[in-house]
Amino acid sequence: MAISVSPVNSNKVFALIESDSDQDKGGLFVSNNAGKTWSMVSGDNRLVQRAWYYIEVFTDPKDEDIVYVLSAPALRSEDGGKTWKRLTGTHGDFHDLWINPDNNKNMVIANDGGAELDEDNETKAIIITGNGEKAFVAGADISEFAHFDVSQGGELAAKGQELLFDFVENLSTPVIAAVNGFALGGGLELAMACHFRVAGVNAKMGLPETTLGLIPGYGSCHGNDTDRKHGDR
Ligand SMILES: C[C@H](O)CC(=O)SCCNC(=O)CCNC(=O)[C@H](O)C(C)(C)COP(=O)(O)OP(=O)(O)OC[C@H]1O[C@@H](n2cnc3c(N)ncnc32)[C@H](O)[C@@H]1OP(=O)(O)O
Repeated sequence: MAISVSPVNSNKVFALIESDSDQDKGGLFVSNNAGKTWSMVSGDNRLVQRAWYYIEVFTDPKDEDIVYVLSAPALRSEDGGKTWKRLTGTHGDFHDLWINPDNNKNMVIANDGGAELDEDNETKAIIITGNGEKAFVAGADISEFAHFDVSQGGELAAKGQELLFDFVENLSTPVIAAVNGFALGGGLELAMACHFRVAGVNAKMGLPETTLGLIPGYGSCHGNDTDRKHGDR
């Protein structure tokens, strides 16, 4: 069983209850009078499908009709538990959820692949493209690091990988690279870090830094590139 009291309306209590699997009477129940009387609001089997392992219910800090259930999938209801949408994520088996009490679009959800931070669950996809028709991204400005020594170069590569490329790759919101022109060096690697790539007819991709004796630094020469081929168009 899992219980959650709405922070918006303390008379509203949700209870997620497993039942004897033969009778299939489990599901989500709600009380609007602080537990005096209860009614079933959903018998959707997804809500209690892994009850033998764990089930969690969370009420939204700003809206008493938004409810989350974690029971292998992560599910979200905006109508008090009547209907449910599945949340996407970097891995299955969602185990815990923290919702920012001051901003219900800011949450951290933990699944078997780790934790991820979603700023806005209204954003369904992110498209990265270049301004104009010449370049998607022409790559790093060599002049910015031509004078770096080995350790500075190594630090730039490590920081850049973490702050941008890993961040994009691990976003649970799908990121689409709309390649409209040159995608060179770090620009091509940014497209590769996205979940999907759509190349325009004028798309030109390459790693020209190799002509400067530079090893491409952001993932094009390492990492599981086969994963990135998924969804190319
Ligand atoms: C970390 C990564 O693994 C490593 C990297 O990303 S290394 C960098 C890889 N990228 C490159 O080598 C691309 C270098 N640029 C080019 O080859 C050519 O500029 C291009 C093919 C993109 C376009 O050529 P072209 O149409 O002739 O325009 P061009 O006059 O060269 O450049 C237009 C403007 O963009 C700028 N620009 C081009 N590429 C740039 C880059 N990578 N960084 C900063 N500015 C760049 C030029 O300096 C020029 O600026 P200006 O108008 O102020 O003079």
